[in-house]
Amino acid sequence: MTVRPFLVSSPGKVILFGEHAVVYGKSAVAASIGLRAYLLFQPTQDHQVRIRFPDILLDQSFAQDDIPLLPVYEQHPSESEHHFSHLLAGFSDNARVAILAFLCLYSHIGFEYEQAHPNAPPKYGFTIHIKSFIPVGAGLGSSAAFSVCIATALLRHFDHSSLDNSSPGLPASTLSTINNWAFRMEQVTHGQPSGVDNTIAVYGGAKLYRKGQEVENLEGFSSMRFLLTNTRVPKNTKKMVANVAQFRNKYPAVVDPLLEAINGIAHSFKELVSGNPSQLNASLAELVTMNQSLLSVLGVSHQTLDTLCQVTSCQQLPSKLTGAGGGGCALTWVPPSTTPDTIAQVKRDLKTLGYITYDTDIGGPGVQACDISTDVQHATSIFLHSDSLCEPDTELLERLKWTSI
Ligand SMILES: Nc1ncnc2c1ncn2[C@@H]1O[C@H](COP(=O)(O)OP(=O)(O)O)[C@@H](O)[C@H]1O
Ligand SMILES: C[C@@](O)(CCOP(=O)(O)O)CC(=O)O
Ligand SMILES: [Mg+2]
Repeated sequence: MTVRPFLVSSPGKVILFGEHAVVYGKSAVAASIGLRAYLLFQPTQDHQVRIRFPDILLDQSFAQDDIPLLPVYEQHPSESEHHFSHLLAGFSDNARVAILAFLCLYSHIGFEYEQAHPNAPPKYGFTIHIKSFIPVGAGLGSSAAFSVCIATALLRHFDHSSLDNSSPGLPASTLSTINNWAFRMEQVTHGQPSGVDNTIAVYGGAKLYRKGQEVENLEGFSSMRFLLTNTRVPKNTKKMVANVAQFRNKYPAVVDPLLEAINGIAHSFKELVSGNPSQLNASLAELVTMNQSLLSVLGVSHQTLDTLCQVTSCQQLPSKLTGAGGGGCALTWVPPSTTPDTIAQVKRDLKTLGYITYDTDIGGPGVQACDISTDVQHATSIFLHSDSLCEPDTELLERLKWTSI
């Protein structure tokens, strides 16, 4: 069977309430954002696996036979890292983590395929090219969108039945399979992820998320307006999550009540968002400010984030960090009564500080696919742009026919 080229896209996310606490089984309020990652899968006639990740300046090929196919027999992927060490030598940290996450998934999904099809001839190679509009390492879930794109592409590559379909998508039940594999990749990137980022990157929308529980949709949340601001201070989620874990081990009697208080904020929001909008508008600024203070006590804020909160609060717009903190992004709630002049002033103030602001919709679709067999030239041209590290052409992307999976 000829494998056709295809595209996959997955959104970044914003956490309104509950980052870090969600790692410890508390609830978080999160939604997809309009910034997305895009993956182009191109089959090749050789037996090379090529990954092109221009956002992290990586273009690397592996001979298929050099990648061991292994079952998932350990609790945590870090225990299987040694199987791939021969393929990771000489790479910088960012590239190393991205390659390892990719290889782990290739290895396990490839293993399952081989078990299910013992007599199948070896698969041909491919190039996976990823370009993302989500700033990398800024708290907007770039790692989760990256993981969801790769999990979807590898499942499609290895799963014959889904390729039999004329529709570009995978069967609906596949969403949870994609989510589970993406979580595995997030474990490589983050150490101890809660699963909120990959869940939003797969399903999209605006949700209340709690580990191990059914996610709840929060309809009213999608219509709210937020400004996202990147302080441009690089941060590392794995490090920030590990710092909180250390702090909690040292002061459980202090840290656990903080996490519980954050949980209380997420639940207060859930009650408010399904009730009277004027009550929500009266309380939301307080909830945002309280959550920021609690995160600051947890040690995950940063001077640039504190400055940002002060600058926006001068215009009566409350802000908090979003994602792992220690740098990266903050969100600012823009109440419906805010004048365009105020918004423009805040954006100017933030720009003066060297920050980048994004005005983006929230609650859009999760993972999507697009069959490009009829328009390969068109779709690949998007990625040729990104070869030279220019932004992909959004107009071209929008003209493609995307289907939710
Ligand atoms: N577009 C991308 N291309 C390659 N790797 C990516 C991309 N986006 C994310 N990653 C991977 O995710 C890591 C950043 O993840 P993380 O620290 O969790 O930050 P974020 O808040 O953006 O999710 C990168 O070091 C890299 O391994
Ligand atoms: C800090 C945390 O709550 C969110 C991390 O998000 P990001 O990787 O900074 O986009 C960790 C998690 O939920 O896995
Ligand atoms: Mg991440």
